[in-house]
Amino acid sequence: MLKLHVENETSKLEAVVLGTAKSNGPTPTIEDAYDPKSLEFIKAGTYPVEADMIPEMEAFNTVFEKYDVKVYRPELIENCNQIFSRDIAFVIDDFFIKSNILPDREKELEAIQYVINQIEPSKVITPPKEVHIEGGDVMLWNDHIFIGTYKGADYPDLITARTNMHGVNFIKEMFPNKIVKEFDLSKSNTIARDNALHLDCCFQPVGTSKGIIHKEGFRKEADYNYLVDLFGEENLFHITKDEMYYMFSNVFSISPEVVVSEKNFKRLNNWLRENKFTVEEIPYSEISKQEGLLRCSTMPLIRA
Ligand SMILES: NC(=[NH2+])NCCC[C@H](N)C(=O)O
Repeated sequence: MLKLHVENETSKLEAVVLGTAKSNGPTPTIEDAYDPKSLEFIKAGTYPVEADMIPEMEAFNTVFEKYDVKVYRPELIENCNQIFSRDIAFVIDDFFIKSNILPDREKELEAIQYVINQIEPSKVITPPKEVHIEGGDVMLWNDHIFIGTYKGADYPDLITARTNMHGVNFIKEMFPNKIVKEFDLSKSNTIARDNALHLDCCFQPVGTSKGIIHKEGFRKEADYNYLVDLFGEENLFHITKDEMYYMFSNVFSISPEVVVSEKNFKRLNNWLRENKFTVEEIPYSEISKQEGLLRCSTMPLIRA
């Protein structure tokens, strides 16, 4: 039996699902794109290819091996993009909660059924239909659960809005002892620099008290201020629109001291090192063209 345990974003990682770029399928058509950054590269004819993405994910896997993390990979579904494991389900405490994900991505869950089979069945939760929620929007911070959502009336028109208020309320009801705080995120179906696809595209904690944040990713200043008050201005590394686009906030913590980051994120990686973090740099710029990065490619199962 797999005994799940995750209460925050940074405690020592012991077991994780890491996606795969194998048999990731042909370049989607413009109509099939479900985020603006992929759309941009499809239009430009430079959408990333499997042969370039596989080594990036293997570099990530090698870092996990170095730190003795148990890694589960999804079973292969032919011609299916299975890179972003984060979104298909998520762990809160010892519960495994299946996401109600975009219909385009539903079959990705079947590929980790062999992992789900190792979890005590009463701990595996399927939310009701009206709940939309994806793991990229759910972030654990000890007594807090942060959730990215979109509150605009045009929610149904935005394929980039993935978590609704039913999702937020579902988590609130399930975890009455946690402080569940939702954040109304900026969305755009067409302009990647204006789109915070998930909460982890504009914010993520690192270490025990710091965080990376893009102010404009939040539709309401009060939501941004909530995080400034909680973490303290001096503990937040502010990123620009371009840096959000490159996905600076989507690095991944293996422990409170060790962060896996993209090798071109010079300004961020310097800040991390100045703040005494060990930075494990890997190449991930091809995968980033699909509007996801390191956090998105992982689903932590056990953190100490
Ligand atoms: N947690 C994340 N930010 N995941 C990114 C997923 C990217 C993927 N192209 C999608 O639109 O679904």
